[in-house]
Amino acid sequence: MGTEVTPFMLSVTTDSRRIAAAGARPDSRRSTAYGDPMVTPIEDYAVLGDTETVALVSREGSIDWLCLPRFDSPACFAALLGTPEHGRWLIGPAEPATTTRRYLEETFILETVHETPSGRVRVTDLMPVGDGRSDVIRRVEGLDGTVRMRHEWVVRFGYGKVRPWVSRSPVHHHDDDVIAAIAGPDMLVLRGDRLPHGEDGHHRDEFEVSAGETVTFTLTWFESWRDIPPALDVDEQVASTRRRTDAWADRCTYEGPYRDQVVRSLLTLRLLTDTRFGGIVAAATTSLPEDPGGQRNWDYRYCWLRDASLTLEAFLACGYVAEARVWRNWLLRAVAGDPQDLQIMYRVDGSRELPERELDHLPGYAGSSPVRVGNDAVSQRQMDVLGEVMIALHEARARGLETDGEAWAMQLALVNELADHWDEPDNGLWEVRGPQRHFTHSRVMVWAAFDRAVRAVEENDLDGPVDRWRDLRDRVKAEVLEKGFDEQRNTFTQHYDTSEVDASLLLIPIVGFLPPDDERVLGTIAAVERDLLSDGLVLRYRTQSGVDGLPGDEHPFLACSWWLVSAYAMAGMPDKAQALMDRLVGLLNDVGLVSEEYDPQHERMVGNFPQAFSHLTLIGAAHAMAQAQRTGASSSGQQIPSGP
Ligand SMILES: OC[C@H]1O[C@H](O[C@H]2O[C@H](CO)[C@@H](O)[C@H](O)[C@H]2O)[C@H](O)[C@@H](O)[C@@H]1O
Repeated sequence: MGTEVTPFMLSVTTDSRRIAAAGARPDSRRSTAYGDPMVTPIEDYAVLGDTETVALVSREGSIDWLCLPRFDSPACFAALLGTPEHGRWLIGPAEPATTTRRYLEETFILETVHETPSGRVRVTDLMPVGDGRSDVIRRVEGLDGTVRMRHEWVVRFGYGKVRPWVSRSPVHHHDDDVIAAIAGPDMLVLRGDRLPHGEDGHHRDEFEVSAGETVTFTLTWFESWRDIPPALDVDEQVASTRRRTDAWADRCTYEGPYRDQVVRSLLTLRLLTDTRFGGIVAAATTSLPEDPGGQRNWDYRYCWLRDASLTLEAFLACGYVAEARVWRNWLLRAVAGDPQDLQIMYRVDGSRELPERELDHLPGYAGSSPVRVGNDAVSQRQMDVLGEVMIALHEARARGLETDGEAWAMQLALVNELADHWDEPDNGLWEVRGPQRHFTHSRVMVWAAFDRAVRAVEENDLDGPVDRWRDLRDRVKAEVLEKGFDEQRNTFTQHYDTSEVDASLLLIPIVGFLPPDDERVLGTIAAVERDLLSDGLVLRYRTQSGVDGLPGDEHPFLACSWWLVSAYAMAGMPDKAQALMDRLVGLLNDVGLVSEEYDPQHERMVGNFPQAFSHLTLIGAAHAMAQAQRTGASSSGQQIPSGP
């Protein structure tokens, strides 16, 4: 199937009408090129990765996003957030083609087949695991007839800003013919059977590939003060990359519905995990807009304790226990120090500084500025975070991860710190930039932190002030039931001073705060259906209430829709669970990937991509459905073990 895009433009008029209809404050969105056929839709991207960074490659064959050497390094290809002038690497057909693609079995080796009137070629793209270097391999094979290919290599370091010094086979390198691009600490070397020609900061070429012919290119990043690394043995790298990822996927113990989507989601979470450090990033990109033309463009290339803990739960639920050990060690290093200094997120190596700034030289995806790097949410208070960490570590112990003195000492210190501040307001899991509140979800997760701490002592014979923790657990639960529940509307509320509902309340049965068939849980599901559904998908909350302190609107947040699937399955509503799950897996792109949000009106993915939160909640929803099928719907009132 070829790429087809329906042109449309988002404009202030359209959105004002929509918001006005919802009785909301005026919108501040600007017109963008969101629907311009020249703009690659987010769902047209596939990813390559070496578990230290990720590249986004479009259907037409353009690598439009690549940060080297790490997820949070400046991009050398940033066309995703600008134009081809901000750097990209295109290898695609020079004439109109019909394109299909897939990952080779359970790997991130991407095979793209372009068919033109004159022939068919296959492009194989991958990033093998490096060792002090990062590589991209691109191999073009002729399948039928002859296809004319277009090659364009434009390197711009510093997120599209820095033109490198480019030389052909630098003097100190005699081994083979290469093009080298250098700027400060970074150097890129392009090797290939047929290197493109340089002109005015661009390298371009056209070449023909006939059936049976192969043309291979490799790109290598390394620290510019080192010698140029040797060329790769491409066949060996393809084979070892394939062996490695297939072997990892083979460890998956999940048996149940939607297995293919679960495995691809696990692989995606694995790709977002830095295997050297153990940190897990929330997504591979920055500033893909939640609200094209609005303000909601954020940098997700960092390790949130919340998103990482939930990722870990997804791994554990599918049998990946060793990953929990690696992440626990990362956590120990990241939070080392005074428990008061706990942050809600860190860099992938565990360092703490990630100041937010705007990159004025980049126009943004589809012209949707600002482009931000760094994330000011780092300094927020989010009271849910320790609850998520404690649940993940509890699950890890339950699934066989040995207890470790250092790790328990760290948990003890953090829970004791929480015990001194447990009743403070916060910014909530949605990281609102409006006033701090007593968010009901945060309070539930404070309960979860004390609950798992108590259970660690009771079930694992660990030491701790368990009477104090029990007392606080009971107090916060009583408080939530009194102040976080609206008797009249029969629903839990977003925070203690509102009657608004929030999708995070769907987690109440998932974390075991109340049984899934409790009347108050069922009432909350009904309120979410009433107030938060947008074309059948779930919004985080009604932005019109102004709670988040941000202008503009947003689209359904896919994780919330997957939470609703879990809530349906656990509460004994299998038909609703199935219908929503089918709709949601239908939103995955052709290679099984998904972003943070979905715009139902324009049928487009929005927000950062691929997004861990979306993939991990897909896994949780499939598990909830599988468990409901195995045990029959939960009408016994028993607590279902927490899951992602
Ligand atoms: O909506 C405002 C906030 O949006 C981002 O946060 C969201 O993404 C995080 C990473 O996946 C997730 O942990 C959080 O729950 C989401 O709300 C952004 O990172 C924030 O800076 C922003 O305030």
